[in-house]
Amino acid sequence: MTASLPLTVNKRADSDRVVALAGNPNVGKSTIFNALTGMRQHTGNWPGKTVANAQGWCTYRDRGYVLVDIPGCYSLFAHSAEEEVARDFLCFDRPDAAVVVCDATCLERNLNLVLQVMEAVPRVVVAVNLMDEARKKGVTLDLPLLSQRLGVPVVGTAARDKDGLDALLDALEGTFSLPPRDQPPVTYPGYIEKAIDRLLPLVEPVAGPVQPRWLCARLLDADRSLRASMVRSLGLDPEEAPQLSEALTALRRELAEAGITPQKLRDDLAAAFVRRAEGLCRGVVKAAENADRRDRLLDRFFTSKATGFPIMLLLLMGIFWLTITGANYPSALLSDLFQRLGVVLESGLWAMGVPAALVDLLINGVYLVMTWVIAVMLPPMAIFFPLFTLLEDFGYLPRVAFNLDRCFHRCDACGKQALTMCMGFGCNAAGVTGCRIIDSPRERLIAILTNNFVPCNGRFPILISLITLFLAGAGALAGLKGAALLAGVIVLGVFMTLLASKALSRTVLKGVPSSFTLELPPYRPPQVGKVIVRSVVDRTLKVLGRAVISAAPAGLIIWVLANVTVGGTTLLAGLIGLLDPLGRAMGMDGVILAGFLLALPANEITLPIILMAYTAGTGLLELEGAALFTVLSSHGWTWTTAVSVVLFTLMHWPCATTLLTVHKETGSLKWTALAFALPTACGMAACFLFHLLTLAIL
Ligand SMILES: Nc1nc2c(ncn2[C@@H]2O[C@H](COP(=O)(O)OP(=O)(O)OP(=O)(O)O)[C@@H](O)[C@H]2O)c(=O)[nH]1
Ligand SMILES: [Mg+2]
Repeated sequence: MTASLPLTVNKRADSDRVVALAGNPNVGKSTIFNALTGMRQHTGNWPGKTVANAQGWCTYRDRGYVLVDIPGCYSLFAHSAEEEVARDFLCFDRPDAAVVVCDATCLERNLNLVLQVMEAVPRVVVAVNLMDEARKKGVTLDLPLLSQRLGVPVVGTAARDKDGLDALLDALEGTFSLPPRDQPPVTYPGYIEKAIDRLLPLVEPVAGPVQPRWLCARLLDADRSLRASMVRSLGLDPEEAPQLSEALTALRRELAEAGITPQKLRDDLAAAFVRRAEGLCRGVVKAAENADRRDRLLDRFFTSKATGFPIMLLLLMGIFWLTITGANYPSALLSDLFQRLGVVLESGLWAMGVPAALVDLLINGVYLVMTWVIAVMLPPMAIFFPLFTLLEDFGYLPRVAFNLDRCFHRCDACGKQALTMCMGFGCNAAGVTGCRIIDSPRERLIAILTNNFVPCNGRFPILISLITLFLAGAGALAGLKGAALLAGVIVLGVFMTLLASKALSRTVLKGVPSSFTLELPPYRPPQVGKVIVRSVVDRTLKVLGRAVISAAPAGLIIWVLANVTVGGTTLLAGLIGLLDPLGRAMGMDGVILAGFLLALPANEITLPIILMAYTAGTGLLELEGAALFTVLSSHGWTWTTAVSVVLFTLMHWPCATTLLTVHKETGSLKWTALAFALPTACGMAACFLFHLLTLAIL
């Protein structure tokens, strides 16, 4: 498993200062980052949203700052890939300063990290964020007292309302006019302090920009990942530097003789921070009693055994119902509009004397497919994404993970997989990257390999179209039936995820599931306006752009395949003929299989390709009204074909982007191949079975 590559910081001017934004997960780092840099890092109400470093720029009082948004972490002792990314950037990549963002509603836990960062970075500013929530919960904080005790500036902020950000920049600027702090933020038990004193003279000459005291303390307990980072940034493996390794060996022997196990050492190192954080908070934090009663009531409703699952299903169906019924009208409107425009365009091209073959290529090969993609995909996405994002912002997704935790655990997988699975609904590539929040390599692999069992937004439009056209029927209840069927498909996807996870942990990825405490973030009223803008701009248009960009060349390829003849048949006909027997055995046909294959670059274009292949040479423009249904049924589609296509859409190989991401995350061709083969095998099996069943019954 590879952590992300070290980030190259791009300064705009030599005098720019590099500032890291550190903090526990879900405290608003990305929100602060976005507000200061004007960028749009994804924020969301769940821990682990950011898994890799991102940088942005801002100017304050004529001074440039490069801000680096690093993944949330609880400590720099680095237990997981994101924590490693965070630690490496803070400790080895020499930022000029760090802003540690804290959650005002649970300051003590956050101070643990503040102290660790203070040990590793010479200039630190503390931003106590979420002050608005603390106020609502009746928590009061004495920030001047905290600042005095810590010896670094402490600023209260409410980043979502852009409150206190100027004061934060002021404080940041201020720290650069003072000499760097040299007082250590914590004192360790005597035996550790003595060991540090002995190591310091050996470490100081080789530490480079790294804080020597921090390095000494970590060396006592260095694991492989830390040593690798030291080799990378300092060119030094402590176990191979002769004097240092001798001193370390001697120290370890002495500690062992004194009965101090590595585990005790580790515990003592960590406990020093916890104790100091406790002391710092005394008198600084005053909490009102019963502050989070509302959240506890909501939690009981959303996560209890009796109501958790039914509510989850109802919400899912509600979202789908709104999406399906809401999208019908604008879809029809758009496709009508595009059709008229196409006629005008085509006659324009004729009038300009463009050759017939080129008109055919432009209109039938490119224009029709692109506008079809837009008309069919835009409306449902413009409804689905904002709704989904609202739930995410409100804090519901972690409750889904909590509900599913037991299911995943029973399959010997990690409960956090429920979260990465939810990310897969947006984009499987993002879901696969998100698996970095899972600490155990075994469980992370399981999550990566099974992520494709939930449909990404590239596949939703196909599912929605086919269910509406072939399976939901007409009439008043069609919308409801469609929503129920779609929810059923999703449930099947989740079920297959669980089944595949179980199969993997019984075979190639054996092991015991690790336990973890899933953090439930507070419920937050979603910011409706921003959610809509974000989900329309970031998600809808991005997906649509990808679809259009990959559909255009696909249209060209299809057109060429359909028009180049070798030995009497077109290339397209040849390919389709080759795939036809397999396609038919799976309840589909050669064209459909060819569509799935050619859509490897982006799932969005499967159905457009199928349409193009069916209509190659005829042109869609002559068709009326429900063109899609007419084309498909005139090529022999019935409801059973639709079911097979739905099954195979849910379960087949991941798109090229996702496969590349799997390869990047696992660094292994073997696992990438399995990520390809696993869903494909399941999909083929499901299609064969369904086809046999229909043969036997119908
Ligand atoms: N009420 C309130 N909400 C905030 C504030 N700052 C951030 N949020 C919300 O808190 C949630 C988490 O914010 P992010 O910026 O994604 O947090 P993060 O620290 O980057 O999280 P990770 O990347 O997961 O570590 C989002 O829903 C934000 O809108 C604030 O000052 N007040
Ligand atoms: Mg973030």
